[in-house]
Amino acid sequence: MTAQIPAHNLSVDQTIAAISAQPQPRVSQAEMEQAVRTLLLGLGEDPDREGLRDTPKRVVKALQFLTSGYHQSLDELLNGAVFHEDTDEMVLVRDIDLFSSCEHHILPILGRAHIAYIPNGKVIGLSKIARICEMYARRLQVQERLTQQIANALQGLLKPQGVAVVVESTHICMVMRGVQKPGSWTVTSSMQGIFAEDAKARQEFMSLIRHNPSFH
Ligand SMILES: Nc1nc2c(ncn2[C@@H]2O[C@H](COP(=O)(O)OP(=O)(O)OP(=O)(O)O)[C@@H](O)[C@H]2O)c(=O)[nH]1
Ligand SMILES: [Zn+2]
Repeated sequence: MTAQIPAHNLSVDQTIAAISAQPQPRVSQAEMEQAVRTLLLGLGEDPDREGLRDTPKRVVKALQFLTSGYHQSLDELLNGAVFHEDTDEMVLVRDIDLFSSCEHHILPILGRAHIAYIPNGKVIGLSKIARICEMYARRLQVQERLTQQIANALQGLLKPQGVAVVVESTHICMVMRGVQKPGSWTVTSSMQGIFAEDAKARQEFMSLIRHNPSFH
């Protein structure tokens, strides 16, 4: 959606429309299950043995859940929870659990997100920040795009003074296969508005997400 029009130039309605665009499935459930059956055969397995008999159905169902973010509507998700509020202090929701799927291997990306904005007359229901994060996580992703999409959505919806998003995660495709580096973390960020322009605002955000909460 950001290819032609920068997110900060989109109206709220345009943002919702862009974010809610739903790709239509072009193949049937049966064809998808058949494809999983073929994969099992290719792996040298017997898809008719008891333990695997329902696996194609389960795999398709699991993948559909893990990509259900394509079919979510931001409008429904928001449920009207954008409120006029006269505050210009930073709002930060940190340590949001994040489970996504890498688009190169369809393997999990596991991590957390820290999302902040500085309002400009409007605030959003706090849970909706985590829901926006989930909506984008439940798609085939690269971490950079996921981070950017979360930031763009908040920017488009609230037109705040600034948005900051940091995603820290581990890619199972780098842990269990390929380069096999358990313990590696990938950190991506998207800084918009005041967070991009003002080092002090950015530093405040960074120090708040580094600080260990005392209620753990
Ligand atoms: N930038 C970026 N790269 C990712 C992400 N998830 C996976 N990748 C990388 O995508 C690349 C795909 O590289 P390829 O050489 O085509 O695939 P591959 O042979 O499976 O690569 P290896 O993982 O190095 O074995 C790998 O370097 C992955 O680590 C992501 O979220 N962002
Ligand atoms: Zn991968």
